[in-house]
Amino acid sequence: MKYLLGIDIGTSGTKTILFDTDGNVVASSTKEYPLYTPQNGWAEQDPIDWWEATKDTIQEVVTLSEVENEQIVGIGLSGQMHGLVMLDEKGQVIRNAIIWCDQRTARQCEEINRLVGKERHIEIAANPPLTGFMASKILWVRENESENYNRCKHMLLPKDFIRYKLTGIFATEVSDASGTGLLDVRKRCWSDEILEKLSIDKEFLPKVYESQEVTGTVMEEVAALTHLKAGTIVVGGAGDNAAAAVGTGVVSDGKAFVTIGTSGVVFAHTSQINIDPKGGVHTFCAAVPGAWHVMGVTQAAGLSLRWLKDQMCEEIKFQADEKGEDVYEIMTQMANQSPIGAHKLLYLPYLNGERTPHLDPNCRGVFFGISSVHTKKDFIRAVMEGVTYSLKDCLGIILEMGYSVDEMIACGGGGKSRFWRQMLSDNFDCNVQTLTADEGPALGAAILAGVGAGLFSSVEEACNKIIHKKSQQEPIVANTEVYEKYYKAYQGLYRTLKENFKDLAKL
Ligand SMILES: Nc1ncnc2c1ncn2[C@@H]1O[C@H](COP(=O)(O)OP(=O)(O)O)[C@@H](O)[C@H]1O
Ligand SMILES: O=C(CO)[C@@H](O)[C@H](O)COP(=O)(O)O
Repeated sequence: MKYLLGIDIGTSGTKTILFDTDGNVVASSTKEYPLYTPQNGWAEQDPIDWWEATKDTIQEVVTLSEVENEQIVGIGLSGQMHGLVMLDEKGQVIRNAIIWCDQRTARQCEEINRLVGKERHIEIAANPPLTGFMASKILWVRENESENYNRCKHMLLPKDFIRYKLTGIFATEVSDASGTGLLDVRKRCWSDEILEKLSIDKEFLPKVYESQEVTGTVMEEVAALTHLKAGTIVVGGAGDNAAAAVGTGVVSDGKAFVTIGTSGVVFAHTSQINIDPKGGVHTFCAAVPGAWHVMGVTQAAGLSLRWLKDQMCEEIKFQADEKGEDVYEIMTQMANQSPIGAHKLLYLPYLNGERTPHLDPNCRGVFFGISSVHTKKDFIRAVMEGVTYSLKDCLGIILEMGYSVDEMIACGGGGKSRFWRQMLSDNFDCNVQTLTADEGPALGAAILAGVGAGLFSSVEEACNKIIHKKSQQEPIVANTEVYEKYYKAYQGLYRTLKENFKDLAKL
């Protein structure tokens, strides 16, 4: 029997899962770590926390599974995108990683547009320079932490730092590299033109592979730490959403998924490169050779519910711990006791600015319409509805680009919630499905490892064998009609407050 290991370096934690070659979960382990916000709009994590969590979860999974380590024939990596990890000449971490939801680099994005040219940048990188992407973070460190910048010899994305720790190899792959703002997305290689115009030495960056290609093997010293077998192959893997696409079978035209992780994403596969001229949705290389995807991103999707839980639901967390229940399940049950519209309480989920559709690093979260009638149930529901409206914004742009979406697969932590899936279906006005294997990014990474290990002839062949529908929820017309009214009020609220957000940012 052969097995595949999928490792997802998420924002809330690292999930390591051992799968058999039918995509069944043999063993899994998750370890959470903190997200640091040293200033308003800043977001950092310690790459060593990712590595400690990876080591611990691999060891736990290999031990729990009781399989012989030589039966694990491949490892695939998935991870939060865009983060900047800086290593010195000895491979030591220089500073915390500035991660995808950090908003400090708006000025550096303007500088990139000046140096590269706004239209030229989108033509090459298929996206405008965004505060979430790696390129502007590099410029920020160069301008504000010159000592750190001068010590830097390697710049890696989060999952590629874990690859380096596993294999000693500096490598990345096209889907994640697409989110740096330094890749020529059409040609699927680093853009010499952008690097030259930004005066970034290409030597800092790792070699680019396709997602299913073997990039290295597990080192002896790591094998001893993790119970893996030295020499086990590690493939390119994919950014979390491109990996989730493989893990949900969204690998051909006409297929789409929605995920509610820390961030929220609406994602559609495309066999032809297709760029949103306004940059409201991203166009990245897919984890399928010769293909791409378009995706809209809500910065604080699951993060909004996690923030509400952490800051205002201590008693619910205590209750959940007492009863051994999932705190998010209890919060969902409470939301379900509030009506659509949460008694006219609206929430803008812009805790970390917003990418799709506004590309606005200054906007922030808003509860609007608070009255003495409101309870915590209404606040929980308002958060879930606000996140759903933001994902509806993402879908709207993708539909405007000419994609048709009749059904959507739901994944991510929020996708586990039947209540939230129904809210998505009602607002998207389309069927929302779940799959028998619901570990999106980790399964996708494992499938890519299976292709790299020669177990499958292609990603498509693997998905046809492994990915199966489990459930489907259809839109409830009466709900759709009511939500539409609140969605219009939600959209109007941002338009009204846009200038106020700018003024607030200047205080
Ligand atoms: N049962 C649930 N019901 C609703 N939301 C949930 C549930 N479980 C997790 N979540 C949401 O999903 C988020 C984590 O999603 P996940 O995909 O695991 O995160 P990431 O990949 O960003 O690390 C949590 O912050 C929480 O908001
Ligand atoms: O920024 C993006 C995609 O552009 C996010 O998808 C991050 O990659 C974080 O993912 P999660 O931790 O929310 O899964």
